[in-house]
Amino acid sequence: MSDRSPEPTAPHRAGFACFVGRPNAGKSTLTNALVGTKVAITSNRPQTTRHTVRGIVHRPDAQLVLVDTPGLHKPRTLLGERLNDVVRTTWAEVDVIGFCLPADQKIGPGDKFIAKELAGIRKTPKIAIVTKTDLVDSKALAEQLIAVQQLGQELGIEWAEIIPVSAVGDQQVKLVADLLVPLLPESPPLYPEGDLTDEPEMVMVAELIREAALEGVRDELPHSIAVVVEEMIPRENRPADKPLLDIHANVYIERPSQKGIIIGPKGSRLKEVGMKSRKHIEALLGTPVFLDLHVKVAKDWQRDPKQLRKLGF
Ligand SMILES: Nc1nc2c(ncn2[C@@H]2O[C@H](COP(=O)(O)OP(=O)(O)OP(=O)(O)O)[C@@H](O)[C@H]2O)c(=O)[nH]1
Repeated sequence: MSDRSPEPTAPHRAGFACFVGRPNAGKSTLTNALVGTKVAITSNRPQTTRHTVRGIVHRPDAQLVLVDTPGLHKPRTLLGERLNDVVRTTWAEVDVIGFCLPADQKIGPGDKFIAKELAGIRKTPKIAIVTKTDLVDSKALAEQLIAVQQLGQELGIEWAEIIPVSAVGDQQVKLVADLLVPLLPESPPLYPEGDLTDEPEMVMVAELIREAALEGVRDELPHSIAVVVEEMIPRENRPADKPLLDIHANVYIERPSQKGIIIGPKGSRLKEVGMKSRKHIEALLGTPVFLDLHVKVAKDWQRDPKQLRKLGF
């Protein structure tokens, strides 16, 4: 009897993972590499990820839902405090945490600040991910792996795994998923196959516009831009094979003096922002888009609870 029974197949697993780490550690890039499409917003400037964007990795044996949180940091504004709350709540809810540490930078106070918080979250398994390995040689990488191990020992964190990865160089990306999956609970899929993210489309569209609006003016306006999509409506009376989606969005800045920077001489910059983000939005939604952008001043929005709520924080 027993030798004829079918091979026991591994149970299907599904659950949530989030990547944490200091700003610029490579969390969004790794999320994108795992999911295989652009869902999280990356930039070479810290703190661009404001919304919790989920990417979903579908595999025959598992479904891995990635929650991409903003970086935890010392709060200086109300926005900073809200972001930290979002991060902590997320950590307590997920099935596994991936702590990202860039290979090319020494472990610093920013990493330790996060690691200490992580040590306080006992139940959730944690894997340490050493990112951007393409930027260092093997000796430096080995030293970093040892440093990460020691950091865990110092703080009493038991890493379920320590794994080096390069999301840009496509090194070991699949292995990250392979190591996360066994830490997920047995469960049927949580999302329909094909879903890449459950973030409302409007929020993703707003993020794409904000990314384009930040391009080239990060030095002048590092964290002063917020974007709200007011509406997305299919244009009426279009032939079925030529649909057009009207998108109206507001780009908020903090002070009237910033208006000129965003709009540019004779509106040239805003036009470019519109053109660039429209291309990304069309790729995301798979439909031609008419994008209508307006620049508005929301005075000191980062410090004002009412404005923050309006802007979706
Ligand atoms: N060379 C190299 N660069 C990388 C890699 N992963 C990320 N980067 C770069 O590092 C920068 C930051 O990456 P992000 O993925 O935006 O970092 P993040 O941790 O999500 O940043 P925040 O949203 O600020 O928290 C970007 O310029 C990326 O292109 C990698 O594997 N190799």
